[in-house]
Amino acid sequence: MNLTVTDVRLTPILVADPPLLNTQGVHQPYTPRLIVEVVTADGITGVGETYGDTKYLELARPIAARLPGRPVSDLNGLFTVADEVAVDASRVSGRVDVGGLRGVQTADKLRLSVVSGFEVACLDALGQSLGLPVHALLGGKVRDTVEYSAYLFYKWARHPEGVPGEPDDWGAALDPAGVVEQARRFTERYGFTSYKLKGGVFPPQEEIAAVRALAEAFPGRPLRLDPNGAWSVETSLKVAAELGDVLEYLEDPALGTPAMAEVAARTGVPLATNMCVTTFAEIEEAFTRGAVQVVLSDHHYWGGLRNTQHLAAVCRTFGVGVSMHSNTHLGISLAAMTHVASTVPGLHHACDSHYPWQSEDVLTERIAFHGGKVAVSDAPGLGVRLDSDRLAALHRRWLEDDGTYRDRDDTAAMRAADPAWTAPAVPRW
Ligand SMILES: O=C([O-])C(=O)C[C@H](O)[C@@H](O)C(=O)[O-]
Ligand SMILES: [Mg+2]
Repeated sequence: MNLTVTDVRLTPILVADPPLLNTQGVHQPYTPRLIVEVVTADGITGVGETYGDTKYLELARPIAARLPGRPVSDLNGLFTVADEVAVDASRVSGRVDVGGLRGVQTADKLRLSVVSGFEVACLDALGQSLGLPVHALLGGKVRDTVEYSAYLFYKWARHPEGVPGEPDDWGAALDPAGVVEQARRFTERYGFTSYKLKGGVFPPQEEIAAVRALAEAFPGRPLRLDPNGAWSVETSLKVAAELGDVLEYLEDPALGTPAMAEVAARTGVPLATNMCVTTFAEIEEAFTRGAVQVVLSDHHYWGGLRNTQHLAAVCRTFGVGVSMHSNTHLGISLAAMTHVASTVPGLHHACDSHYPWQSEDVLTERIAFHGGKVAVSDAPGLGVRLDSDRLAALHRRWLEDDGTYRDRDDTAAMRAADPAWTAPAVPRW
């Protein structure tokens, strides 16, 4: 067996995305992703997926160029390689990163996000070479299925007038009845039994009403509300008081560890985050201040599947829960999330996934949810197969784009409907 990397292919693509609303604006009709293929001397190809915006591509290319000649098993070496590549300072804005709403963008976070795509591809190739599933390379699964939650969004029926995009059959959801209808469809189509509503879009009273309507429609089911830090501490506390009896947790009600710590100190409702604990350096302050009770990991920005396991171990040590955050992603990432989630003991909350919103994929077969769960594959590697025609078609869309969609910008997308729109100041309410 020869595990030496002989070739690395990077394919940026644009995938259709419905008009999902968040506090920054609305999703663009197409969103960039990067598909990574790592080929070994034996002709085995491993696949990975990560963010595809220009700043990630700029880093991925020099890292890819350094991989031929190295063994796919050298996962630790990926971090060393990434550290050798300089990050263009102009790419690190010091502002909240809109492609994931995950706190302030730093050079390290950029590097880790790129490494994650290579790490998953290397694990896939290694697993295929050894005849072992990725979960076995991570120490073995402790469950056979991984539960996901329905990720509900306020949503327009279609993208704004004059903006080309792919139609979807979800319809609009702009009030409590629309949100409940969307949740029903999620349940019918995928069997989800827990629900997360992306908030920070409408004044809190309207979002409280939507969560109340969900609680009435789905009594006893776990519910979450995530305004991505759009509320003040006082507003967060008011929402917590009004919804405390039905919420599994409140996700990033206020922005940043100090504000989250203040909210946490004054409510019994657990707080979750994918914004104030987004990298190892942010753990100490947040945990010692009791700012969060659940960390939503995202293997893309934590630097891969093994770093996700490390994060889970730290959370366990501090008695903090762990689950998973999601951004627009395709089946490769869902497979990767499922493998790592299957290895994490004490995963007590259903993971987030945008996958049901993605009508397009690069796999020969879509990954299925049954009863809100994805079965953990025992096939070698990730257990997925790339559809090269689909990949080529989505890459062609990227090549033909004039640059409008190569970098995710929800605020710019909102301006197509409201020319005066700017990213709202925080706290918004
Ligand atoms: O849980 C979260 O904060 C997210 O999923 C962030 C995402 O960017 C989501 O808000 C989105 O895609 O609009
Ligand atoms: Mg969140």
